[in-house]
Amino acid sequence: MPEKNTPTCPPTCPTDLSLVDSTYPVGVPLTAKYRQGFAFKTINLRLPVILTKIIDQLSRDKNEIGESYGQEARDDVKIVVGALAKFKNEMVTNKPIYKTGCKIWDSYLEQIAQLYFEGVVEEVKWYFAPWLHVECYFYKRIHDAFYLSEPLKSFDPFKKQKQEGFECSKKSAELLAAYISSSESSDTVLQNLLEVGLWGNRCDLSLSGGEEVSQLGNLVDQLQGLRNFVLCDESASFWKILKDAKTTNPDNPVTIGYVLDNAGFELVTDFCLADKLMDRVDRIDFYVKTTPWFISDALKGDFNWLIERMCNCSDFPALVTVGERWKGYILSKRWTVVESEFWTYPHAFFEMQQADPELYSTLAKHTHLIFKGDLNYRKLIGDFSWKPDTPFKDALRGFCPAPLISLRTLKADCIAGLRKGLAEEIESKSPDWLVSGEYGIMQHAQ
Ligand SMILES: O=P(O)(O)OC[C@@]1(O)O[C@H](CO)[C@@H](O)[C@@H]1O
Ligand SMILES: [Mn+2]
Repeated sequence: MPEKNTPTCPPTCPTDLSLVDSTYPVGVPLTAKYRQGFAFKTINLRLPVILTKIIDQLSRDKNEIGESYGQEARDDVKIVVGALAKFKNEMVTNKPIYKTGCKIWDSYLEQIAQLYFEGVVEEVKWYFAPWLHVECYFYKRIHDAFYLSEPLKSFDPFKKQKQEGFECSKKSAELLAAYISSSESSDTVLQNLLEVGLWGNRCDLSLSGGEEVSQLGNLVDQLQGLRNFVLCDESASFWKILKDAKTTNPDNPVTIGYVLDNAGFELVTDFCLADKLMDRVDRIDFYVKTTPWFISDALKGDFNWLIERMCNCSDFPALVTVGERWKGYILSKRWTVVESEFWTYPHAFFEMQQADPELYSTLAKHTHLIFKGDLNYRKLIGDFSWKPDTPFKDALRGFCPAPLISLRTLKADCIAGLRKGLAEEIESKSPDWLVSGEYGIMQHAQ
């Protein structure tokens, strides 16, 4: 890792290859170059821990892996562990971000080199490349290590944690299930569930390095107290669009594109919101990732596992009832799961229209979009150090295939769309407000 150094040219100068002992200046892509930023902490501390845990767990579980995937898989664990250990060394010694042989990634890398490193690909290194790119690349390389082994090609090293995340939050999930089963779809109940969905994003596994995070108590009862922590609530525009949808376009089905984030308890909160939304919409398409991502992100397998698991929770009758109803929505295709590789690309969303025009036009057909979670928010605003009072719409840089709302608890140090002065106010009473997960936003654009 390069020595701490005084910058010799302005901090926005991308070819100034030394770390800086400050946080990001305004108007740059977040990078680990700035030691006081969360990007530095992530690359320096959090990612190596995540990787070490995967390596340890694989070594511990190799017999179990052999039993489930066969002897060849058990033998291949060594190959995967070797690849991961080599990869960890690249990261901690600030080696270049190497090409992967995958066209979309390699050309994105070249683009980064063009934009920030005078075209020199070898200069794009862990601590200087845009954080969003680096952190996505981290999960891509983990996946590539498993891909070396035929029987472990689609192994999900985070599956156990995701499932435990649900198991240890079943009581809270049951209370939510009981709440939606015993209440009308009134405006108040819907608003509560939107907020439940927001706060469901508070505890993801990536932030805790994969440690179990259980949700305690009744989230609905906690909403009143949590309202002081919502820094921006533009949910009224979301409800208005849904209300007007049938009159504006009587011939079109009313549909929601629900871009999911985490599996486990957060997914239960998403399903509870979706359940009550069914009184107002014709169909909900849930967008999921295709490979294990940011530890807790939902894959199609996690989606199906959760509903099936709920239906088997005989000690939790409300979970069984709603689980059965959700199975029905899937069977009747009023709920669908859509997989797309774009969500595991390094691109910010303003680049979607060019990188994946098909996905962009699919999203554009929805009446409304819901983007869940912190990573989706980072991609919405391009993981860029905007002035916090930059209008959300401006920070989207033209990305708005359909009206959209972002439900996000703040776990990374970038934000836009706050009223003037609010960032300073919160900063003075809670210095780690941007990354603690304590605060949330519900921001809307159309
Ligand atoms: O998208 P999510 O699940 O809400 O959060 C993912 C996350 O934990 O990972 C990143 C740091 O590693 C942060 O952007 C964010 O806090
Ligand atoms: Mn996530």
